[in-house]
Amino acid sequence: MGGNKKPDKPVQKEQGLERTDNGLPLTSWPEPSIINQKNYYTEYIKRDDQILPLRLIQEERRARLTTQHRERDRARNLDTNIADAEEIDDEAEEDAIGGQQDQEFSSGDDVIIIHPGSQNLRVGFASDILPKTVPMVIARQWRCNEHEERNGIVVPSRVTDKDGTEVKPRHMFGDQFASHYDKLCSALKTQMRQNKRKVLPNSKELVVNFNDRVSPETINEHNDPHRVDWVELPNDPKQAPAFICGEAVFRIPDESKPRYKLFWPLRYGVYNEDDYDSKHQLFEDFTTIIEQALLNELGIKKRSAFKNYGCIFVVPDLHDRAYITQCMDMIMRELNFDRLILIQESLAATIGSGNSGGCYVDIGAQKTSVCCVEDGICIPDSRVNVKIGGADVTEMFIKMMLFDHFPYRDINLMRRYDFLLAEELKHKFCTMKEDEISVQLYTFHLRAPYQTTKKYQFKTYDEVFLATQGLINPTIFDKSRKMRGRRKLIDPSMDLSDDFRNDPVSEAQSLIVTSLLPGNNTDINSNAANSTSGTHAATNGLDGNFSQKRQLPAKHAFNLVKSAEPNLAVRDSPAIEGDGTPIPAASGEESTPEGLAPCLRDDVLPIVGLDAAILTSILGAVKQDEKKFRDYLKAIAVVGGGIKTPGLDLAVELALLKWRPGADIRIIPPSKEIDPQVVVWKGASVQARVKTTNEYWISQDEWDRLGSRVLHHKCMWSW
Ligand SMILES: Nc1ncnc2c1ncn2[C@@H]1O[C@H](COP(=O)(O)OP(=O)(O)OP(=O)(O)O)[C@@H](O)[C@H]1O
Repeated sequence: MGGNKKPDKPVQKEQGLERTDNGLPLTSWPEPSIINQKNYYTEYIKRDDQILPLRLIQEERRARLTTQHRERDRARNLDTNIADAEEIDDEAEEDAIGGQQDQEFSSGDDVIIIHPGSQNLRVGFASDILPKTVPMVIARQWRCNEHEERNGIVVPSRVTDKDGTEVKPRHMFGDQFASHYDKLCSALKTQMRQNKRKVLPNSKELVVNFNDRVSPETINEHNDPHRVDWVELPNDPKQAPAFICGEAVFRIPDESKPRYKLFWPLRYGVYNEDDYDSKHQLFEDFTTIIEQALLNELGIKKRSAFKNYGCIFVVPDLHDRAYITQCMDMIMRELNFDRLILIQESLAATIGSGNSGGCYVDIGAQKTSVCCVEDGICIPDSRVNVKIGGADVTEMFIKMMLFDHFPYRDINLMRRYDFLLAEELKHKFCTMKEDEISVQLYTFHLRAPYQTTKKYQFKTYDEVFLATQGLINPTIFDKSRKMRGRRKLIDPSMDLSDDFRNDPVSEAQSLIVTSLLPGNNTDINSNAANSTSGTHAATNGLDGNFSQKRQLPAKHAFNLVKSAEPNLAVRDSPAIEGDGTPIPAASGEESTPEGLAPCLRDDVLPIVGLDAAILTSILGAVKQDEKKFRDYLKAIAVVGGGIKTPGLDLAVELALLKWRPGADIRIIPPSKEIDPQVVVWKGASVQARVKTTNEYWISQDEWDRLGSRVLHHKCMWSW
């Protein structure tokens, strides 16, 4: 039956697709038309710099082999020790084989990964399973400690009035804070009732009355198994170390003789220019902390041994060029590493979580960065960096507790042991789960130097929840110190040819900054509509299409205003110029310097909630592609210490659903086996062992010859 029927043959060709006689194409893959060789041009493997790294590796290996052969011949000629010559022979052979294998896979023993953060520094060999974490701080002998220098004004702001009378907890942080906090408490009550949760009318009074009455219990030293071994310093101040690094810094008594002051060279993800008087001092501290961590934690014996290692250095996605070049100089010149690779945080996070893409949210101590990654590339216009993080939650939690008559009223986050205590309380008790809000009784131990341990009891109610809500709605966070001293010591990077700022820009970040300008209370869509007029486009400092590009179909609309609370960030936190004069608050769009992308403005503090930051980042990544937008919403990966707050994933999801009701939103935390704080480090360590990484190594030779220009060819992103 049908024996002589011929099989279907392609009978027609149409637009490069072969079709059968029933008109259906054999494949849905479009066939590209053949390239016209006459007009074809590629630079692939034509320029020297593209093959230089490979050539350098080969040259180095050849040189090593030649030396080994020479040594072997010398040993044979001398006829002293045949066994020696044979040994050298074996080594050379192993080297040759190893050399071949090196190109495929590196064990990672000779590569060190460095990931500095505002609060923590992570270092380790690429072959290590986990990094070593040390605080990103150095204690230096100083005339007074950090608490005395700042006069302890951070938290609490006023325990006693000028005339010495005690300030009631309600007035400690001013009337604005009090009324804001009251509003938050009553809004939460309403929300809980709506969600059918049990709300007892007198919970707050219960907490306040209990905390008011509590007095601490004294614990004798021999009854305290967790007593702290405070650092003991020699009686003679001249013999005391000039600096101390690592966990020990928190165990130096605040009132030590000689005094030590803690310096944190990185704050809010950038150099801490506020606490330093010279950039030399700042860079020196940054270098010393890293050097000490490598020597003390990785067991490297001396500084001169760094030259035997390669270094992978993790940098923020949206970075200052000045920061990058300084870091590179430190690695190649000061620490004298053999070679270096830079990797962006979000790319490392992607690799560390075992994915190839998604929207990455890294909630650190002082900054939160968001970036969309696609096929191993961080999309430049999706990079967002907002200055909020876990440290704000800690501070807010303590403020709220003090407001509710926390029994340890003298707590001050500028004091070392109080800072650790506050962190511990936050880690243990703060939550983003609404169903966990109830009156709870907790205890903590206060261990201060030269004092007996005190055991306190205290009660909490909604403070444990409300403090964390600042991550979604950051209006309650204190912004007054965040821009202080910015650009006091380090000038922004300028293009030599046209004298314009050449730091990387991102549409998403620009969108956030623009929405925070005073007088700009427009949402993204109306922004987009306005942007067609020349003025707006010009003041954006980007091409005239900037806003049009980000205009999405109406159903994508979301209003940034709610989270951004325009004006607040600028009004509350005047930037301080080098000489200490506040930079006048920006007065609307006119004040945007001509040609400067909004995201480069140093007088606007980029602060919006996590939901707005994530949506703006995705918006920057997808342009007008609705499908991609939906795809990113399904792949929001969270990393960093801040995500350890219980219930954060669900809270972010709910916040996003308010903008996109009914959307399929998935917040993906890292797998349970890995600490979210080390995902980025882990990703960088995996990258170090991948064969293709070889082409990104910057050698000493290249750094000597080209300096930061080498980044044009040796950077994983467009420099
Ligand atoms: N169990 C926990 N619960 C809540 N927060 C936590 C927990 N563990 C750590 N954190 C918070 O994570 C933050 C530190 O995170 P991380 O180490 O990622 O920051 P970083 O990289 O040093 O800072 P940044 O990213 O701002 O430069 C701190 O604020 C810390 O309080």
